[in-house]
Amino acid sequence: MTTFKKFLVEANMIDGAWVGADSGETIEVRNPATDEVIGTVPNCGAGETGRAIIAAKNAFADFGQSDLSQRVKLLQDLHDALLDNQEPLAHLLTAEQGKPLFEARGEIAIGAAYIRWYAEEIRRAKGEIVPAPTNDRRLLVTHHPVGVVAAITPWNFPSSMLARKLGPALAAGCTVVAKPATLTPYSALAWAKLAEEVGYPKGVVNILTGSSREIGAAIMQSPDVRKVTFTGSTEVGKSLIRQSADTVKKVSMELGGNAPFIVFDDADIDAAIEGAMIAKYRNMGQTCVCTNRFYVQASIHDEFLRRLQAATADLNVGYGSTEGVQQGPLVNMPAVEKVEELIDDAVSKGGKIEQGGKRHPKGGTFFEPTIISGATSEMRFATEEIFGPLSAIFKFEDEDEAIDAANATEYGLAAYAFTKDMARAFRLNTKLQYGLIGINSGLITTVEAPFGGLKESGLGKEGGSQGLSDYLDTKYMCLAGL
Ligand SMILES: NC(=O)C1=CN([C@@H]2O[C@H](COP(=O)(O)OP(=O)(O)OC[C@H]3O[C@@H](n4cnc5c(N)ncnc54)[C@H](OP(=O)(O)O)[C@@H]3O)[C@@H](O)[C@H]2O)C=CC1
Ligand SMILES: O=C(O)CCCC(=O)O
Repeated sequence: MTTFKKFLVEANMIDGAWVGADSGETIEVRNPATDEVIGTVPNCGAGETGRAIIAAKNAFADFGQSDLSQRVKLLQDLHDALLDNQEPLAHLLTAEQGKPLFEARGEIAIGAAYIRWYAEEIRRAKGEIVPAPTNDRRLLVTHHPVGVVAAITPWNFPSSMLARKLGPALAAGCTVVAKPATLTPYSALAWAKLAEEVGYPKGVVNILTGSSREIGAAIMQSPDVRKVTFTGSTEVGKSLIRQSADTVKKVSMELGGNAPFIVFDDADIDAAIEGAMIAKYRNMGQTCVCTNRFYVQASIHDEFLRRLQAATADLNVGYGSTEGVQQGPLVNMPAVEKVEELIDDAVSKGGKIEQGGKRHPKGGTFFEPTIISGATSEMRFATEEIFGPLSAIFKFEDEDEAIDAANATEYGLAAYAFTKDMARAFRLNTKLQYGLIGINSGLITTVEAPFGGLKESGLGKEGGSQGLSDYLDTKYMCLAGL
């Protein structure tokens, strides 16, 4: 059995030192599958956050000016260290978050891939020499690290969401103060340990656990923090955007979603079912790009429903740490209660439970993968993010109706469609108001592409070349008198 003991770090990293909270207070971290206490982490607040910000500011004086080759080498070493420790890191992730091991391994691998991507991409972060209006001058456009970056990350991808923020920040020469979700702090603290091992200078990577209100407020009030990058709920994201105004920080916001998954009658149904299972049930439905609403064209509705029901019934629910398990527990009891509320609401409005529908016999926060047919726009999940293993099936007649229904939400993160008609695919690209569009695929996240939402799903991109630009300030210099 793989042990993750080496990475179970019960202290915070501030200015190159492993420390506890000033108050000595700690917070228990529990395994959502068993409710057992895995360990504790410091309950830090404003004071420790202020010191972390000063450490990051001081470290930026050198790191922000460091050689590109040094930053690339550190990132390459960090990438290698992640992959060398993929097994213990994956087991740690499953223990604190609950997801099946195969998904946890994938998350460590994609986290490492983001680090490698930015080690490559920073070498191409070119400036410009712009044609000047007169011959006596030259106009230069150059890029520079923004400075101290604060990263606030969620519990659903405790490792890869940090990777998407640390990678471009460290590549650019920024220094970081990170605050992981209280439910899943250990994967982030493991990143601090790896950063220390590969030789990041003190103060470059600081990671704090504790009160989100206190840490969040200290970050947002500090004029020294020049950028905040956040992944989490739309509600908290909006509050951070408001708070950022006082010191005019750059913000990147990766917020909630309400993904439509449209199956047209010309679709390859095998591919649509495979895509549906990934897009709906990955991480037990707890990703911001998970399908919230299935729209199925009337003529294939019954066949799609029958096959989705069979595939859903086959899912292996159990402890994520057991090989072969496909669905772990939900992250906590409020998540279970939310799914129950949405099911009750749908049933009270005429929805039919086709599969599952209740807590799983395993107990705790395990929930049966569920399907509800006869979904309508009056049901809460038409407009609310489910964040759980519940498939809501709507029926539609034609393309325009499907597109209008898909866009009828304030969210705009991911949308999926299955069709063999490539002209339709281009129409969907134009008309769907979403930042990420998967045609004939239920899994589209990749380091090479810009991930991010439209409308109230967020601001900025993570991944792709666009994911680096948010960490760079652009300066223009006019050299005159030539
Ligand atoms: N886009 C996505 O991927 C995610 C979406 N969600 C959505 O949000 C719902 C609620 O999940 P939840 O975990 O409560 O999400 P939150 O938005 O509350 O948490 C995300 C991160 O923000 C931190 N945070 C919370 N409040 C503040 C604050 N006032 N200032 C600064 N940081 C703060 C949290 O810290 P702490 O853990 O200490 O509270 C955590 O690190 C989910 O059911 C889902 O719908 C949730 C997670 C990810
Ligand atoms: O849920 C999120 O916030 C990110 C999803 C990343 C992925 O698709 O792997």
